[in-house]
Amino acid sequence: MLERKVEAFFEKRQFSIKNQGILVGVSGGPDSLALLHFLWSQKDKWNLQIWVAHVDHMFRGEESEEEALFVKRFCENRKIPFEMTQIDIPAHMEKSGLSSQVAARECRYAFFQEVMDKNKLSYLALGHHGDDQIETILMRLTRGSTGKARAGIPFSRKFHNGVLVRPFLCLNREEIEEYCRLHQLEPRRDPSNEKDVYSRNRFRKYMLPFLRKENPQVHEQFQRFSEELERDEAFLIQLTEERLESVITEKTSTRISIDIEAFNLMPLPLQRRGIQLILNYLYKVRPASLSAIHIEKIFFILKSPHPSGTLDFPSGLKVVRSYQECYFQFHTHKNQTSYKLEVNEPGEVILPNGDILTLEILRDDVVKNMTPTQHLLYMEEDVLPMIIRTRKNGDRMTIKGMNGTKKLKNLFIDEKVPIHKRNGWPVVTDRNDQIIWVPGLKKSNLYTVHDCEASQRIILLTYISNDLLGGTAKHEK
Ligand SMILES: Nc1ncnc2c1ncn2[C@@H]1O[C@H](COP(=O)(O)OP(=O)(O)OP(=O)(O)O)[C@@H](O)[C@H]1O
Repeated sequence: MLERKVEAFFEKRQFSIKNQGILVGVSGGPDSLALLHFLWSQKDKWNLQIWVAHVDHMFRGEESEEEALFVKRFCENRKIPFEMTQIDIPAHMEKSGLSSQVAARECRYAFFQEVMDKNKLSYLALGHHGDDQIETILMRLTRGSTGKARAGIPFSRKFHNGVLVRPFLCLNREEIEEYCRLHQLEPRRDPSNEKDVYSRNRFRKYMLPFLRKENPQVHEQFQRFSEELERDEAFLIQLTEERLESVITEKTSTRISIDIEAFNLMPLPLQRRGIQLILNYLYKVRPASLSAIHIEKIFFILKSPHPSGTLDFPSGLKVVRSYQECYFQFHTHKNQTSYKLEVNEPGEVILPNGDILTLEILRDDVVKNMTPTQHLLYMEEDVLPMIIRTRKNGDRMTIKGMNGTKKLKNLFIDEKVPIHKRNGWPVVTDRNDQIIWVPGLKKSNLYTVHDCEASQRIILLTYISNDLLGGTAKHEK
């Protein structure tokens, strides 16, 4: 029985929402609708005051409105107070440069806070479940996340002036669907949940069936892993903070210096977390293009016999080693230096401005929707090694869908690229210095994939930047 499972899940964590006012975020999908129904059916037993918030993200026009009406009616029929808002996420994306998922989440959470404040509620319940947990952890491991992020979705955490809780993390998708059938709930289905273009959907479709076959209760193992890792991480971070105090020799909001000898004496797990803490402190918001290879490079200069070394990080952060001191500092003249780098093989290349170009070799059926920061190319003889460089006098390129060639200078003008950004703007060429791509702006005709057979090898280039291209988010849902 689902009720007993959830109750046991709460008890084991000595967590209770009894006698509380709770806001439930309801999209109208199976997970949050089942959660609302479940909490509502427990409301007398647990003495709960329930509120519902729904956000219409305006992604799907009339269908979105219909979803909102559905949730509203569901609440009215049960006399549950309901609040909703319509937020133009596509407009917010355009303004903020955020991906659709991140922009939607940001707006949703802001609305939840507003409703909680207005009604003096201290709990927020969301419908994430055990299969979401598995997908999240596997996606993050695959992507190379570090630290606490690998623990996936927390069961509870501080949220605004209250607590966010996810009562359904102890259940899998099937159990929730079964609950919906049993109580004749008729949730709305979001068709984008089926699309292979989202990496979460691919994990759901291809990984989960296999794992469930190996162990039908696999979500419980992932949940245990998540909670253990979260606790281990919190402990290690605390140790790291304590040790870092004796390693840091200077600290302002834009600069941190460390003593290398003292740093190298810390145990390795604390060294790794120490670097993360320093970067988190300086960046405030972690840039999307900061990756594991940046961190590896820091270790390289800290352990190197050479007494000096400099690294360029996203958003103009410089990491400089000078004898026994290493400092991390922001500098103002970023993105201006010219450079030329060769890209020979699959992997990531860090550019002098801290941005990253990744090259992957795939088959055509994997990636369908290209963003302006991604490019798909035929894997032909002349293409590798590619060059990524800054502009040169006289640069010209063909443009996908146009005849003739165009001066790069005119492209910058037409695309309204500010003058101060032009000298540092990336240009990708083939081995013969023919321009293939100007990330974020235009793709050329050269090597561009139009249609290709399923087994053909192709190259996927992804340009990951924080400021040059107005903040590109690497990962979708
Ligand atoms: N538009 C929305 N309005 C209110 N709450 C939402 C909305 N979208 C998501 N949520 C809340 O966040 C949780 C996680 O959202 P996510 O998008 O990951 O899942 P989902 O596929 O929308 O889940 P569901 O099956 O409930 O629709 C949902 O279960 C729900 O509690």
